[in-house]
Amino acid sequence: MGGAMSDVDAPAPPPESTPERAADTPPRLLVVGCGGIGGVVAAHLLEQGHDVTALTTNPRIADAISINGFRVRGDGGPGTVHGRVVRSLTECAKAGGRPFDYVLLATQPPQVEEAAREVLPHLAPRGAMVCFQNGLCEERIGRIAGTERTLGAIVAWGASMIEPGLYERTSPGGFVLGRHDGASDPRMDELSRILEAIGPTTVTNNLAGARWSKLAINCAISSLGTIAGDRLGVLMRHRHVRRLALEIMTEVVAVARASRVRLEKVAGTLDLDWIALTEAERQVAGSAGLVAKHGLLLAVGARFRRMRSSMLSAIERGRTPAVEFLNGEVISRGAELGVPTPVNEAIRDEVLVIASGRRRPAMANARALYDRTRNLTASSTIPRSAVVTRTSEPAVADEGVTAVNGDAPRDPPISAA
Ligand SMILES: NC(=O)C1=CN([C@@H]2O[C@H](COP(=O)(O)OP(=O)(O)OC[C@H]3O[C@@H](n4cnc5c(N)ncnc54)[C@H](OP(=O)(O)O)[C@@H]3O)[C@@H](O)[C@H]2O)C=CC1
Ligand SMILES: CC(C)(CO)C(=O)C(=O)O
Repeated sequence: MGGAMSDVDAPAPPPESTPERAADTPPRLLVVGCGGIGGVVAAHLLEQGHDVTALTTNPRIADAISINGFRVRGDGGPGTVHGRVVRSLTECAKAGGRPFDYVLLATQPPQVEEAAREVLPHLAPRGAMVCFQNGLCEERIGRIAGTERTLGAIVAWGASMIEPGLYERTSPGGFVLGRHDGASDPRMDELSRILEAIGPTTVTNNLAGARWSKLAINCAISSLGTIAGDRLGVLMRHRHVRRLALEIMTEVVAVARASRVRLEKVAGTLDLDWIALTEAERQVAGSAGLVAKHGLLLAVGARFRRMRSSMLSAIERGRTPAVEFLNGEVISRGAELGVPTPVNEAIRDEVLVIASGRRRPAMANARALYDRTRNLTASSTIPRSAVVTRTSEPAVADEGVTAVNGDAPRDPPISAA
């Protein structure tokens, strides 16, 4: 994972003499990867009339889009949109034209560094690579393209590819943009206006805080979705899945705190500091705080019920799962900082068993994992500095979502994943 910077990785800073793109010249956009997220993004941007090229290395997806266009179903989708799709940038280079101002990286995390290296020669000197990946990929892409040519875009919505070129947007939501170094950057304002076509987009100077909150969600939801093989709505109806999710997120929050990250609410609404279990909640069943947290997850499951793990989709296509960039990243950083992460370790191992084909995704896997990890959580102690001791109200925006069964004492409001 990660690795030291090599000569190959050394970023080439833009030469000072390179002219800015003229203000009246529209940006050229490259979408790299036409799976769930890349397909929906490309379709929306094309519909808005942007200059978009879509790159996919998957010939079945390329053929389907060339023939039938990007076909998008679900929340506010643009329907069917036709546009340029290429399998390599060599054909673009031969056709001439300006380099790309924004390269929207929409591959899974295990492929993103290779993809970035391949497209780097086609990035305008003052252009930017944009990371859509869950996990902490800006650090990796910054080593390839340079920190000042790398932007993070947290995707706070879901999408799946049902068949090549056919996309389902599985939830509403938008983006949070930021730079790994926290710097402000006028390109984020331009990019924010462009991405508004897909969903509400905000800019943060605390990308790390927002990334770690989203990482906590993915370590729970994407990994449990892979293990159990079902959509979020079904997952969250099971008390033992919710408990696993809470334990996973608690460990991630502990590692984030030990890393001195100030957690941000995801898309301004979901407060991971509140969700993390207190030491008392971890040890004793049935407290008011614990019940409220179950209620919140029920509400999240109800609102985002169609979300499906992109890691599961990648495994189904025979790809390496992103688990080392999610739970694996937390485990290795936790080990460096002395924060135990036994539940994330068990989850990571189970995802790897499923990816190897030795077990099929099934709800029974989650139940077995819950039984196996109960003793682990009772015996593992998170260092005091990383433990949540307060009990506060959930700071979430009110959209009046109703919990799906009687487990919750009230209906905690929620508006984003
Ligand atoms: N799906 C979701 O709901 C969400 C996803 N994300 C993040 O967005 C990113 C994309 O997710 P998603 O669209 O679901 O992933 P998918 O696996 O559906 O799509 C990724 C696509 O990228 C292709 N690809 C791989 N390498 C390259 C390359 N070098 N050049 C061009 N294309 C390449 C893959 O090809 P092949 O088909 O051959 O594997 C695949 O089609 C992920 O990193 C994920 O973390 C974030 C939030 C939500
Ligand atoms: C949409 C969500 C949260 C679903 O698990 C996701 O981000 C992913 O799987 O990549």
